[in-house]
Formats: sequence, C-alpha cells, structure tokens
Amino acid sequence: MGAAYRVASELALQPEVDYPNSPFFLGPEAPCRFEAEVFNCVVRGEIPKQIDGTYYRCMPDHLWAPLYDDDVFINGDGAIDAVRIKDGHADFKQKFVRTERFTIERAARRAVFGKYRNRYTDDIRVKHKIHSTANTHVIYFEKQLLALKEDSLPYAMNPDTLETKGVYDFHGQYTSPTFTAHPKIDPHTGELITMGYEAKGDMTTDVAYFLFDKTGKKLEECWINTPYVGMMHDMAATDKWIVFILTPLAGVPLDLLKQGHKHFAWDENKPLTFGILPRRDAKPQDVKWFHYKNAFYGHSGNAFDGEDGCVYLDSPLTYMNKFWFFPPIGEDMHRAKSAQRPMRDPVSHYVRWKFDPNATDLYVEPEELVNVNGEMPKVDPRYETKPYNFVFLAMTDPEAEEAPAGGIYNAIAKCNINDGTYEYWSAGINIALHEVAFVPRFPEAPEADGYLISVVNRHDKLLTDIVILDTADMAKGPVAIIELPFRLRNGIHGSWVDQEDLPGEDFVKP
Ligand SMILES: C/C=C/c1ccc(O)c(OC)c1
Ligand SMILES: [Fe+2]
Repeated sequence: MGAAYRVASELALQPEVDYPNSPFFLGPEAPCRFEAEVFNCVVRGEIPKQIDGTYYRCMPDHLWAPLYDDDVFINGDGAIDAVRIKDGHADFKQKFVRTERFTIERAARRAVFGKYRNRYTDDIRVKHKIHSTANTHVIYFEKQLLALKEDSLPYAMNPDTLETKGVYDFHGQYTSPTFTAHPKIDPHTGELITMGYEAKGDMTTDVAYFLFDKTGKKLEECWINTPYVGMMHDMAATDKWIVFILTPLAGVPLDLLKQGHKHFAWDENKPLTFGILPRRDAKPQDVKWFHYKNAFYGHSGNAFDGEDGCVYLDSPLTYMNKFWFFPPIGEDMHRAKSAQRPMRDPVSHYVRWKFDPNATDLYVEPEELVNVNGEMPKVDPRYETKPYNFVFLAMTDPEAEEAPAGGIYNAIAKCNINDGTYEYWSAGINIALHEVAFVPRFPEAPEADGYLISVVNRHDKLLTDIVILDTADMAKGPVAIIELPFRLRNGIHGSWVDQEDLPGEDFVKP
C-alpha cells in the first residue's frame, strides 16, 4: 500500500457515513449511495427480441450511517432499479424514492430517522413524519409505479423517469396508515387486492382489507382483528378468498417499543397463523383463523380455489426464524439468535396449505410439493389466483459443497409442483442471486415458458450482472448477461411490466 493510502487509513470517516461494522454494511453490501443511468449496457450473448418491457426492482440502500449500530438491512433507503429491454438492448436507471425520510435526511446530510419501524427512536423532530423507506417492492398499477414499505402508504412514481410523485392513498379511498408490500394484481380482472396491518397504530391487531377495480375505484373495505400482533409480510388471494398470513415474528409490547426495542421479536410460543376472508362482500365476522406450529413464513407462491370449496395456498415453509436479526422475545434486544428448527428437517421446502371454510378443526398441516431449500417464489403471473403447475424459486444449490457467501441464494429453480421435480441453474459460490421476474415467450405461450430475469451480485468482481435465462433450458444458464459497470446491493422484490402497458417511450431521453 502506498504512502498516501497508509495515511488515508488513519483518517477517520466523516460520522454521517461511518457505517457500523456489520455484514449489512460491509464488502459487497457496503452502501452504494448513487443514482445512475447507463444507455445501452454492455451485453454478452443475445437478449431475445421478443422481450419488450421494463424490469423494476427495489433495493434497500442506507444513504446515511444509521443512528443505531444494530440497524437492519431492511431499514435502508429504497432505490428503484429499472432495466428497459427492447430490440435486444438494455438501458439501466437507478433512482432513490423521494420519501420524506430521503428529503429530510438529505437536507440534514445525516440520518435523522431511527430504527426499523420504531418512531420512538427517531429524532424528536421527525417523530410524526412518514417513516417509509419504500424499499421492499415496486408494483405497477394505474400507469404508475408504487414503491412499497409495509409500515406506510405507497409512494407513486413515474415509470419512465423514476421521479417520485408522492404518497398515494387512492384518492383518499385507502384509509389505513399501512399498506402491505405484497398486494396482488388479479391478471384476469386487473383488480388490486391489498391490506394494511397494525392498521390502528403500532402493535394494534387491526388489519384492513381493500379491493380496488382496475381503474382504482374501491370495491371492498373490511376491518378485522388478528389473534396476536406479528409480522404479516405477504398475503394471498384466489378468485373467492383472501388469505392473511400472521407469523410468530411478534410485535413487542408497546412499552418496550417506546424504550427503543426492535419492532419484532421471535415468539416460539406462537403458531404460524392463517386467516381466510371472502374476497367480495367481506364482513369482519367472516374471517376464519387456522394455525400450524411455530414456524417461519416468508412469501406466498400462489393460491387458488379448489373444486372442493377449499382454499389452497402454496409457499415455502421454513422451520427457523430466517430474520435472525429480530431476536427471540424476552432476550436482550441486541442479541441475534435463531429459533430452533426440528433436527433433520430441511431448512425450507415448498408446501401446500389447505383451508376448509367449513372446518371445525382449525389446525392445518402442510403437504410437501417440492423438496428444495428455496424462497422468493414466483409463478407465471398469468396463473396467479388460479390452479397452476410451476413455481420458480431462488435457492441454495443443493450440490454445492460450500454455501454461497452470506447465506443468500446462488441458484434458480423451475419446479414442477405436480411431481416435485425441478431443473435449476447454479451460478457458483461467490455470488448472490435474487428473486426472478418471468416474461412469457409470447402472449399465448404455455405456462412458465419464456424468460427469467434476475440480478446477480458478483462478489468475486464486486460488480453486478443482470441475467436472462430461458426456462426451456434452465441448466444451460443465462442466454444473455447485462453487465453493469458498478456493484448493486441485495435487492428485495421486483416486477416486470410489458411495454404495451407502459405510458410511453420516454425511458431514455436523448
Ligand atoms: C424478504 C423480505 C422480507 C421483508 C419483510 C419486511 C420488510 O420491511 C422488508 O423490507 C425490505 C422485507
Ligand atoms: Fe417480501
């Protein structure tokens, strides 16, 4: 190391960017902090000409060193990545959502907001401001992007410029202060199905369900209460039913929150719980709650109505608290320890839950569909809310001798849920793979026949690739690799939007 750099290493970082010494902020996960535009990205291979649209993705990226060293990666500022693909070329853009937090902290040039979902840890002057980081999911509805964080309302954005328009409450029709990061858009009706939890304030059991028609007109609003307070990250919907998912990541008592405790803590005495509610003409007394044992639920694959009148929900099931950074209840809040899983069971597998609206026994036991250690399920969107045959999962390569760095995903599987078989591409060791987006090969293509888009963080090169796979030959690996000239961080969820649904051709202005 040259003399200049020996000196540099003795110079302290300015406090506003002196990030904690934690895996959430180091090495390949060091904050990026930039906005970007790359016209005509470097591409290897051939991007199929039929692909015409934009892939949007949400990435938490702390702009400022957090006020608390034990802050979690899911409290980073939301940046939206957009990859516009047309005629075999790709243009890239990344912009931060202009949340209130973004704007206030930019003016202050430092962090002002406190811990994840704990406004009692915010600087007193922003305690009543919108807490959203808009960092979890980005969906497309009513010709705009909605950047989502489950503790707040959506932020609406322009899909071409990625400019933030502002907080969106469906023209006053949405009356909960919280909005899930996993609303569902029914591909057959264009309706938006959504909910907010802790909907009457921190640690309340209130949940508000809403249905909007494709023009954004409210069709349903129904308020219910859950058996306990817990993280309700994802949901599910069929033609006839809504499924609420309540996990044992329990909300801590309000007085602990006020003392600065993390919002959630793993409660090994609480069961993973499901509630079903009629999708139409929903009444609070209609909700019916089912429960399993103590287990972790991340995301829903799909749900559908059976001919037997039962509601079927398919999902990965995990036997340990994947969110180990939310400690067991009752323990010191700085401790990070996982709940125990039963010995020899897989960490996760893909299962089917069955809820009988007429059941008297409210205990449910899932049936295994596919034995893979995967999460971030995606089905062909044309089959959402309907019976289906295939699910894509981000997973840990079952044949790799070493786990991928950081316990993240390094393979993508196309799973047949009818016979439990799967085909997959493994990207190797020193990389992190993400949730996929699916693009049908052509509008009437068979289910799951088409292309997958995912982001690959190359820890070997500290750069990021966007890969395109052909689902007809998963094992072959990418047919095209879009090479970005910089590194992105772990992202959460994203959406593919066909060009014919987008408002214009203004993605890249000359
Ligand atoms: C897999 C991710 C799950 C998740 C749950 C709650 C959050 O606030 C969040 O923010 C990025 C992510
Ligand atoms: Fe999620």
